[in-house]
Order: sequence, then structure tokens, then C-alpha cells
Amino acid sequence: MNILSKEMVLQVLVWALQAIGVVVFAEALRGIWWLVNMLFVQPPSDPLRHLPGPDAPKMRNHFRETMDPMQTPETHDRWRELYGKTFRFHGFGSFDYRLLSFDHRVISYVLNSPTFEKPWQTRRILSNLLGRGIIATEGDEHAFLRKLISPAFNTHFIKSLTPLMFAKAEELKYKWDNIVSSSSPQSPEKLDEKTESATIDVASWLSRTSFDIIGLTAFDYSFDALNDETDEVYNAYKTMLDAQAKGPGFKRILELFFPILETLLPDQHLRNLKRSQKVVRATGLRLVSEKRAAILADMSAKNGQQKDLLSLLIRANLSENHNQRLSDDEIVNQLSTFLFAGAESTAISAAWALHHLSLDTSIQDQLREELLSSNALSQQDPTAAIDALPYLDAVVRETLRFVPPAHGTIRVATQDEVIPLSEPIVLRTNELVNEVHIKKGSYVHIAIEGLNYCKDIWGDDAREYKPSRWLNLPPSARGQPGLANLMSFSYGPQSCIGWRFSLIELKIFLATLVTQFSFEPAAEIGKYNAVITRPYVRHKFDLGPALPLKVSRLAS
Ligand code: HEM
Repeated sequence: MNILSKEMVLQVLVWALQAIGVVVFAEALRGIWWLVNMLFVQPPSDPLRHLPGPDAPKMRNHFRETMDPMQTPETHDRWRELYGKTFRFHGFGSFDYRLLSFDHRVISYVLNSPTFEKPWQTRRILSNLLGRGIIATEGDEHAFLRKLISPAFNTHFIKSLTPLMFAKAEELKYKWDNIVSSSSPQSPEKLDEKTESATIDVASWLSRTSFDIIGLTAFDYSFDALNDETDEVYNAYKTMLDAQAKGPGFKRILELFFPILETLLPDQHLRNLKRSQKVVRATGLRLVSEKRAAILADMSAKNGQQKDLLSLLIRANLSENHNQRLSDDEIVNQLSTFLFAGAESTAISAAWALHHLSLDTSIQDQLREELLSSNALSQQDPTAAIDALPYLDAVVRETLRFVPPAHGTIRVATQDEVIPLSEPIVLRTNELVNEVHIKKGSYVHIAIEGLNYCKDIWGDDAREYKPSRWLNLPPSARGQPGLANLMSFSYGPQSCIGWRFSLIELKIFLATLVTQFSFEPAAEIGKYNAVITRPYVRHKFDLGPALPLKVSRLAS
């Protein structure tokens, strides 16, 4: 009996091993076929191969040339000169043809057509991080969320949030003032000189301020990060978002393709991430339930003032058909998305603005002169007053043009498609064509920075930081389809929903800080692209994103 059961166990083991062997063999075959198909079968039939463009050896890619902001301006200029406005380059190797175009007809077609979606890799990264927020969705789900969320970002509502933005900008001003005071030896002679100064990492302080603003305006939650960085939810969000700040490592990329690795080979990073997500979700769910209870209880609030985006979202959700309503979890995903998409991008733009003002004192002086002579900050309606200042507007837009936080975006064709061109191109076969054929699965790269640097749109000085261009834009730039006359917020159904929010926040930051301090460079700054274009101190990349400036208090 014993012997029999041993034999049976052995037999079962053998069968199990055979079954595993068959599965492994089948998977290996599938993998080999996938590789052969990708490397040898698909490329010869890819219509993009006929387009002009740079060639690459089998396993070399063009990612650095197309995505590293320290290289892209030169690369784009060179490639445009050689290949024209629409061409192809290589993704993971010479087998991987990708479309790159500086033709707005192509861009507009791709950004507006339902055939083109964000690649699954982008959406998986985003939803692994934030849950399924609007930025990670497509099709009907996206359209539904966009309709639900859009009212929360209208001009009127954003204007109601500006007192909070002003209050936080003032708080930042006092923080910097204290830093300057504590690092400058006090002496009476110095009071009317511009010598009281300190070196401040403006990127980090602006990030703390911007987090505080989104916390309060989006979900009425005080991170109070400007005071200290101890709040548990703030730190949880920082852990989640900082994971992106140095770019994905090799293991993260492998996990994207083989999610099972997260379970098989957990590491400290993943454990921290999961812990942070738990903290964010628990607090988010609590806030949603408290807000909803308050809204339901307070019938008079039906037409009353909403003071945060969450209340607006809950109210819009409550008026939806019962079976279409978002769950509390789904609402929390949207809040995390606002934080992810809005906090760092606006803070980094403000830091880039101060950087460029520090590099050109005449621009800085002109801006300060406009702000002081208009007395905009002391007006009864300071939001309207600063919003009406042409040079402030020019500095903000020029900064967003010159260093767009989103360096580019990518779309993938979900079926074979024909994209119209605004001007014909000559294929490698010498054929003149008015359209580009693209097959299902091909990637289209939208070079946001590249489009912002186009000489045929912006003029020969496109690669100079020059706010004055906005006071007299060339007609080619005036007709740009992008939001705020730029590509920086993209356009089409998936364009930035928070663009008005960030424009006014940037203006409030600059108006508050430039009237109080002057800025000079404190280090050589480089830029790198990890989800957004971030500053770092040259030769000190390991320290992470930073933008130190010499900040001096102006004589009163
Ligand atoms: C300087 C600041 C900002 C820049 C440059 C910026 C840029 C962008 C860009 C380029 C996209 C499109 C991404 C793509 O198609 O791949 C986008 C989408 C989005 N942005 Fe912004 N953004 C900024 C600030 C904000 C703020 C403050 C918020 C919210 C508070 C926000 C919320 C969103 C959301 C929710 C989406 C997804 C929209 C959708 O999928 O329909 N952004 N942003």
C-alpha cells in the first residue's frame, strides 16, 4: 500500500514535470516566434521602412537622440535638415520603425483620431502607480471621465482657488526671506543693498509649495509640506512620485513586461511603493466618504460654493446615472492623477522660469518693473490684475515653450491607418506621397519640445529664451493648434485638463517672488527627462533633481 502510493506519487510527479516541460517548451516556442516575427518577419512589410530617416545597426536605438533634452534640439535640427518634416527613426533596434513628424497635420490627425492610443506600457506604468486615473484610460472610459472631470477645471472655479495659491506663495516668500536672513550677516549698511542672499534649491521649495496647493485645492487636505515634510500622506505621495524622478531601471522595465517578477522578486522599492499606495488609498477613501456625507447632508450646498476639486467631482458623480457612477476607489485614482500630473509639472516650470530669469537680468528687470509699476498684487482683484500683465504672461508662456515639462508623448496605432500630410514627402523608393501608411502596433512620437522649437513656426530665434516674442507673435505661431498657443499642454481629447490651473499658479509664483527677490545662477544646470524634464546640477546627477539659485532680498 505504502509502496503503491509512493509509485503513484512518483508518477504524478513525472506527469507534473512533463506538463511543466510542455508549458515551458510551448512558451519558449512562443517567445522564439515572437522574436523572429519582430526581428525578421514584420520589418520587411512595415510601410514606415520606405520613409526617409536615420538608419541604425540591428540592436542600436535612437532613444537618447529623441528623448534626452540635452541632445534633442541638435538631433531634431539635423534630422529635419536631412529628412524633412516627417520621417522615421529606430526604436529598440533597426527592426523597430517609429514615426516622428513636425507636420501639424500629422500631429493633429494622430492626437485626434481614436485609432491612436497611449501605448499599453505607458498606461500600465501609470495605473500601477496611481490606479486607473483618467490619464491611463482610453476610448469610452476616457470620454466618460473627461466629461465628468472637465467642469472641475473651468475658469470660474479655478479663479475661486487663487486666494489659496496666493497664500501659499506668500508662505514660500516668508520661508525664503527667513533663509536669506539667517544666512546673511546683519549690518545696517546692508539694508539698502542687494547683498542679503542665500543659495536656495528653488526646485525643491517650489515642489513643496505646489504639493501644498494641489493638496488643498484638489482634496482639501493640508500636507503643510512648506512647514515640514513629515505628513504621512505627503511622504507616501513623494515616495510614489520620486520613484519616477531618476527614470526606470532595468528591473522596472522587465517588470512592465513580466508583472509576475514583482511577486517572485520583491525588493525594497516595491515594498515602499505598496506601503505608500496603501496610505494614500486609506486617506483618499476617508476623505471621499467624509466629503460625500457632508454634501448629502447639506442640501443647501447643492448650489453653494465648492472649495475643492474633490467636492465638485463627488457632486458631478452623484448626479450621474446610478450604474455609471464612479466608485470611491475610482475617485481616489483621479485625485492621485491630479497630484501626479499637476504638482511637479507646475513646480518644475516655475523653477525653470526663475532659472532663465537668473540667466538674463534684463528680462528679470523688465518683469519686475511691470509687476511693481502695475501694483498688481495690491489690487482688489489681484488674480485679474496679474492675469492682465502682458510681460508676465510672456515669461510664463516662453518658459513653457522653452522647457516643456512633458518633453514628448507617444501614441500607438491600434489598426492599419493612413495619415495625411500637409506637404508631400519623397519616399526611399523616390515616390512622392501625400500620406503616410502606418501599420497596427507602430509607434508615433510627438516631440512636444521639438514642435516648440520649430523655426518655421517660431522664427530663426526659436532656440533662444525670449519672452518678448509673445508680445508680437509671428502669424505662424499665432495659428498653433496647441492649448495656450503651445504644444506643451498638447491638444485634442487627451490634452492637459489642468492648463489654466497651472498658468495662473505660475503667474502667482512669479509675481510674488520676483517682486521680493532677485535671482542669480549658483551652479551650472543640465536637464534630463524622467517623466518630466527636470533640472540637475551638472556633474552631480546622482544628487537628483535640483536647481540652486543665489536668491537675494531686494531693497524695500
Ligand atoms: C506646467 C504644467 C503642466 C503641463 C506642462 C502639463 C502637460 C500635460 C500634457 C502634455 C498632457 C497630455 C499627456 C499625453 O497626452 O500624453 C497632460 C495631461 C493631463 N494633465 Fe497636465 N500639465 C500641467 C499641469 C497640470 C495640472 C496642474 C493638472 C491638474 C491639477 C494636470 C492634469 C492633467 C490631466 C488629468 C491630464 C490627462 C488628461 C486626459 O487624459 O484627458 N496637468 N498634461
